[in-house]
Amino acid sequence: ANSHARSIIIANESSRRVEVHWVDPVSGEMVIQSEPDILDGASLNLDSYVGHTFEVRELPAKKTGVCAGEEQTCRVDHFTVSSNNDQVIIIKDGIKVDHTDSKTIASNSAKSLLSTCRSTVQKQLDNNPDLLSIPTILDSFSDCVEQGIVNEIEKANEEITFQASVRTEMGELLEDYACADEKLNTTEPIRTESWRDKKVGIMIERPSFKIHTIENFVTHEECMAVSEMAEPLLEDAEVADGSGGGQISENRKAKQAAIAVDWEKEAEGDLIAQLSRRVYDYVNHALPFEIKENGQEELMSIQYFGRGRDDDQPRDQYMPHCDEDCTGMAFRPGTRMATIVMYCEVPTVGGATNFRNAMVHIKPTKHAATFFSYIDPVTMMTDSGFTEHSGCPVIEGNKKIVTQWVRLGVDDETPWDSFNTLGVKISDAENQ
Ligand SMILES: O=C(O)CCC(=O)C(=O)O
Ligand SMILES: [Fe+2]
Repeated sequence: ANSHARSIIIANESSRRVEVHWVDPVSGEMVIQSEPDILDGASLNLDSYVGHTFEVRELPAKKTGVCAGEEQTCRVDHFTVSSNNDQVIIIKDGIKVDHTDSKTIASNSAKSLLSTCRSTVQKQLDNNPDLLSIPTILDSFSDCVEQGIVNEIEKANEEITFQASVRTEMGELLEDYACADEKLNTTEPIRTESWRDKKVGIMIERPSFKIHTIENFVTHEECMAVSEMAEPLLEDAEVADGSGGGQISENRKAKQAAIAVDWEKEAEGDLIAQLSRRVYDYVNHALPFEIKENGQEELMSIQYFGRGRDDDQPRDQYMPHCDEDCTGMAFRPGTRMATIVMYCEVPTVGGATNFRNAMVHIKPTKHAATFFSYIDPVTMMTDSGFTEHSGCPVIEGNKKIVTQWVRLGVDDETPWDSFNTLGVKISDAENQ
């Protein structure tokens, strides 16, 4: 969705018939938006953009042929779409526009809470003018405000929990359709940027998670170098088994091979070291952690084979999962917090990377990468499920990717494999 798009509601409570025009900022020309006219008591939904200005015009009454303004003039007023959410325009008596939105609603509810508390305390004061000292007045005022804020936050959180459960249930239902829809293209980014002359699509950017696509991230030669090293090492991919280890599962049907980076050869231009360096450079571009390669997991070559539409065996795929916990809890040092998936070979049918809870669908393009992170660098809380993703079933053609799972809080002394697949230090787990 365009980040400047805003849906607004225009409600006519003016007791007069009105029309609404968009004012072209360049020519000043008016473009009618309300057809038919908006009668008193009716409303109009308008899909507009931040900064667009509209004119509301009173229309002459059908019977008298005149308007109700002074000397029968037809009154007008204007409004401009702001960047806030939930914008409602109420056309009041006298064709006066009353513009409310998420901010004014919040501010009005704060004002009403304060005035309720003020009169509560005022009543106490009226009843016992001698008993109340300034500290007790302050206390009862702040108790009242605290209770009011707690109620408001609880109400908002309850609503968020409800909305989130609807969203994740919708995501579950949509997963199979999103994967099976051969016409579904990559989601439009909210904006594009560039990084080292490569086009970056910002698909989503929130405090606790980001999803980016980067064109031409990996070269043909780098893919070949990874492929060559992977060939003799390929084995069935595993998933975490829930008790700290790994296991083969129908949830993840693919071959994989861990590719160690020989950092000694970086200076002489080793292709795999060069690729791995680019991975950490991008992570450090997107996140403020100054991640180093020391103690990180190896690159992972993952290969899915398409066996054609008619094959009746389970498809190669990676069912929806998070690469680390995605519960919204505090980040645990040494665990994963970002991933880069690089597409070396792309299938002709199937094999998209689908983020079902974030409404982000990525149809792989050869040599591109998908970056996603699942930590809030300010609060160090983890994503609460938006970065759950799948590698859709591969139907025709093969999909070869290189994945780097990036950890925070590892180094030469505490490398990635000093943690089990529950993110618990193995030395700690053994002592419990
Ligand atoms: O195959 C894909 O598109 C996703 C791969 C994935 O989820 C991973 O490597 O963690
Ligand atoms: Fe993954």
